[in-house]
Amino acid sequence: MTDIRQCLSLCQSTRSLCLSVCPVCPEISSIGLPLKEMKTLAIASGLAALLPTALACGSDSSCYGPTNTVEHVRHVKRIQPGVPNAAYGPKAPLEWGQLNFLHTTDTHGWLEGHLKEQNYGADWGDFVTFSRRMKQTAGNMGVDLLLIDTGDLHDGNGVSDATTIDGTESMPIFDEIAYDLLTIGNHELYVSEVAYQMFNNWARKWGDRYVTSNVKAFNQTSGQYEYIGATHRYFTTEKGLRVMAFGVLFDFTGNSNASQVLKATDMVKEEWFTDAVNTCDPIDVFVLFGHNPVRQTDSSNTLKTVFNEIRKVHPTTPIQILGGHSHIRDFAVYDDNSVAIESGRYCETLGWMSMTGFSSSNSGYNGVKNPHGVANPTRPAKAGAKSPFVYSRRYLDWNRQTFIYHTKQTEQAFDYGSGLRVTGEVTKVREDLKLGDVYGCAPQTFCISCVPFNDSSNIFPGVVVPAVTAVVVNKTREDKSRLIIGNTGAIRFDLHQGPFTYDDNFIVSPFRDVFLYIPDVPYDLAKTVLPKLNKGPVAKRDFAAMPIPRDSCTDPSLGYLTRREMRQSHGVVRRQEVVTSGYATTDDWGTDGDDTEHTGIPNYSLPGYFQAQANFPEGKDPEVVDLVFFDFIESLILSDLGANYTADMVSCYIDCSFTSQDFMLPYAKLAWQENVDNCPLALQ
Ligand SMILES: Nc1nc2c(ncn2[C@@H]2O[C@H](COP(=O)(O)O)[C@@H](O)[C@H]2O)c(=O)[nH]1
Ligand SMILES: [Zn+2]
Ligand SMILES: [Zn+2]
Repeated sequence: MTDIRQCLSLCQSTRSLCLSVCPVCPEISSIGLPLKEMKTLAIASGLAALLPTALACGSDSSCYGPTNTVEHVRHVKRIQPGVPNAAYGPKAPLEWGQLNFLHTTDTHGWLEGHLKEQNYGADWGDFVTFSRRMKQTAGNMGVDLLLIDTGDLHDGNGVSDATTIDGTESMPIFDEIAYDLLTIGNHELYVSEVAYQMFNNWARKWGDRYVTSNVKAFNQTSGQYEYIGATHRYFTTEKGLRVMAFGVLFDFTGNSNASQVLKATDMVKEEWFTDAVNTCDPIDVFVLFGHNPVRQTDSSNTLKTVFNEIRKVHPTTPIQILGGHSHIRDFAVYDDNSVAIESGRYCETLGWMSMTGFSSSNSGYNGVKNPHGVANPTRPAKAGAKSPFVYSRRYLDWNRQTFIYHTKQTEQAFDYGSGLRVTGEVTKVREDLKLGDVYGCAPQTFCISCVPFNDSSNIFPGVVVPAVTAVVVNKTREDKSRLIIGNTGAIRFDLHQGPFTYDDNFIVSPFRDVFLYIPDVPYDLAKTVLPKLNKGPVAKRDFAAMPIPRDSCTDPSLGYLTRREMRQSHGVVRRQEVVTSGYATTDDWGTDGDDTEHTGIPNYSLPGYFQAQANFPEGKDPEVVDLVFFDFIESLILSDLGANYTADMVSCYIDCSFTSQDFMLPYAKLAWQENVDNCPLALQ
C-alpha cells in the first residue's frame, strides 16, 4: 500500500483534476493525467505498480482544471481497482438458465454513463463489451440470451439532446448494441422530427427486431399512417425456442401528429394480433415487452390487457414480460408461468432475468438442460406454482466492476476493441458538442425527491425556482409582477455538487418548452391555478404520479433510514465490506433483487407542478400578474383559468426561441461562480 505521500506526489504534481478517485488514497480525489504522462510520472515517482489500479485519466480522459475560464470536463474511462472494490461489488454470480435476458430501458441518452456517480460509471462502450462477452458465454454454455430494450432513448442527456434534432449523434452509438428485440418509448414520439428519425432511419435498419405493436407513423410518401416497426415478431432462437413477441407502448396521448398510438384494448382486436395469438405455428414462449410499467396496479400498465388476451388462447405457455417507463426497478409475478421485470432508467440499471423448464416434450428447445458450473434459476414464479418453469431476476448496477465480475474478467483484460472504439465515439461526441464545458460550480447537491419538496436541498426551491425567477424575465415587462408555472416532470435528474457543465443542463432540464404567458391576469384568479393543477390530472403522467419505488426508504416498515442516518450508515458494514447508498429495491420476490447491496435513498413524492413568483410588491398582493408557463402545459393552464381565457390570448413571453433548455446555464454563470477555479467534485 503506497503511503499517502507517494500518492499525493503522484496526484498533486499536475494542474488538472480528474473525475476519478485515487484508489490507494480514496480520501482525496486523484489528480490524474492523460495516461501517457501518468505513466511517466508514476514511474518517476516509483509508483509504477500503482498504474494497473490507478484510476487513469486515459487519452480520452476527463480532467478539469482550475476553471478561471470555461474549462472542460470530459468523460473518463473509470478504471476500477483490479481487485473487486467492495463498495461496488456484486454479491453473487448470476443464475444462468436455458433462456436468459439482459434488459435496458429508459436510457434517455445517458451513453457516457454517470461521471459523478461511481455506482453507474460504465459507458456505452463498456456495455458493448459486456453484452458481447455475455452472448459468447451463453453460446459456450449452450443456452439462449436475448438482449432487449424498451424505449425512451431521448430527452435526458447532452449526448442525445444537444443536437438540433435529438438523437442525431446518440442513436448511431446506441445502435452498437446487437439487440434481439427493441420497442418504442413515449420520448420518441413527442417531437415529430424524432418520430420520423425512428421511422425512416432506425426502424428500417432494425427490421423485425423493432416491434411497435401499437404505434404508427405518418408515411410522408404514401400519405398513410403505417406501423413504425413490426407489429409482432415470430422467430426461433439459437437453441430452438419458438418465440412470439409483442412490443406495446402504454396508452400514450402526448404524441405529435407524426404518429398514432393505438390503445392496447383496440390493438388486441386487430386482425394481425388475433391471427398471431391463434396461429397454428408452435409457440414455446411469449415475450411481451414494451414501454409500460410492469406493476399490475399501475394504471398505465397496458401489458396486462395483452397478457389476458394471450392467456385466453394459451393458458399455460410461458409469458416473459419486460417493461419500463416508470423508471423504477421492479419485478412482478403475473401467474405460475409468467414473470415481469422493469429495469430502472438512465443507464443506472441493467436488468437480468433467466428461466429454465423447457424440454423436448414442451418445446423445440435443443440447448443444455441446465448450464454446468454456474448457478441456475431455482425459484418458481410463486410458491406452489404448478409449472415446470423456474426463474431468477437481478438488477445490476451499471458500472465496470459489475461488468468485469459477471464476465469473470480482470480490469486489464475486460475491454474489447469494439467497446473501446465506442467509448471513443462517446468521448468525441461529447467533445464536439462541448458537453464538458463548465458554467459554474454547484455549491451542493440538490435532489428531486431525496428530501421533501419544501426542503432547501430540494432542486425546486433550491435551484429551479430561483433560476426561473432570475433568468426568465422579459426586459420590457420586468416591472410587472409575475408567476411562472412548470410541471415537475420537466426536471429530470438531481443536480450534483461540483462542476455544472453544458451536459448537466440537458441532464437536469432537457426539454425545449417555450415560455408562454398571458399578460395582466388578475392575481386573485392566477393564484388559483397552481392548486388546481396539483389537484387535477397530471400532465401526461408527471413524475409526481410515478409510483414511488418501494424500498426501505419509502416504506418505513422496511427499516427506513433518514437522510442523516443514511450518511451515518454510509459506513455500514454488511456482506460487502462497505454498503453505499443506492437502490434498495422491494419487489414481488422481496428485497434480494439488487446485485449490489445498497442502503437505499429516501424518495419523497412531489407535486405535479411548481411555481415561482417575481417582482411582487412589498407586503401586499399585486392586482394583476403576468402568468408565465411551459407550452407543454398550456391546455391545462387555460382550462384552469376558465372560459374567459383562450389560446389567442397567449404569446411567447421572452421570444419563441427561448425554452426550458435555456434558463439553467445563465443561472449557473450568475449564481455559481464561487470556487469555479477549484470546484471540488463530490463523487457519489
Ligand atoms: N415540461 C415538459 N415535460 C415533459 C416533456 N416531455 C415529457 N415530459 C415529462 O416527462 C414525463 C414522462 O417521462 P418518462 O421518461 O416517464 O416517459 C411526462 O409525464 C412529463 O412530466 C416536455 O416536452 N416538456
Ligand atoms: Zn423514461
Ligand atoms: Zn417513458
